[in-house]
Amino acid sequence: MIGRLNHLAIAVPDLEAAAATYRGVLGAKVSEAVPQPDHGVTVIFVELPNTKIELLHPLGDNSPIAAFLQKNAAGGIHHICYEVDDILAARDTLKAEGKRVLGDGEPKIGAHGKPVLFLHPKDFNGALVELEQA
Ligand SMILES: CC[C@H](C(=O)O)C(=O)SCCNC(=O)CCNC(=O)[C@H](O)C(C)(C)COP(=O)(O)OP(=O)(O)OC[C@H]1O[C@@H](n2cnc3c(N)ncnc32)[C@H](O)[C@@H]1OP(=O)(O)O
Ligand SMILES: [Co+2]
Repeated sequence: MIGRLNHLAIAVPDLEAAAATYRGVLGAKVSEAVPQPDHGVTVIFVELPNTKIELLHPLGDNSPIAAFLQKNAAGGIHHICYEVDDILAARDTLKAEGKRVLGDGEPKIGAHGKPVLFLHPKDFNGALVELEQA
């Protein structure tokens, strides 16, 4: 089912400061900040040779990452995103196996313009998992 690692996401208290660190001392190629109101975050992508780092900051009043940042004031690794060939088939298989799909279970369009879903961290060894349609 799961394929490539699409990205690893880090929730950060200061998006531009985090971007400056990756662009500066770490010498990475870093995107501009892109608001994603449907997801309650603003994102910046750090391009790596073999994957991407997604820097996340809350956007709006009901951000799903607000509580995470309250608990982790300096920031922290937030989720891991795997690619799947068929996100609806993956969802149905996971649900049949008793894994919790977050939200209403319908994929939303993510930062790369592809459908994404999230799986409850408690079902995946404490790691919040995002699936993105390859
Ligand atoms: C533009 C889209 C972009 C993309 O890549 O395309 C994105 O990635 S958008 C990313 C932001 N969106 C989401 O994260 C959506 C899915 N997340 C959620 O629905 C929530 O964050 C949720 C339900 C995972 C947690 O929400 P919240 O923290 O408000 O709930 P609780 O405090 O009740 O937490 C429940 C339980 O889970 C633990 N937890 C929370 N977040 C994480 C995490 N990131 N990794 C691991 N564990 C997490 C939390 O500590 C609670 O555990 P407990 O032992 O009960 O304290
Ligand atoms: Co993501």
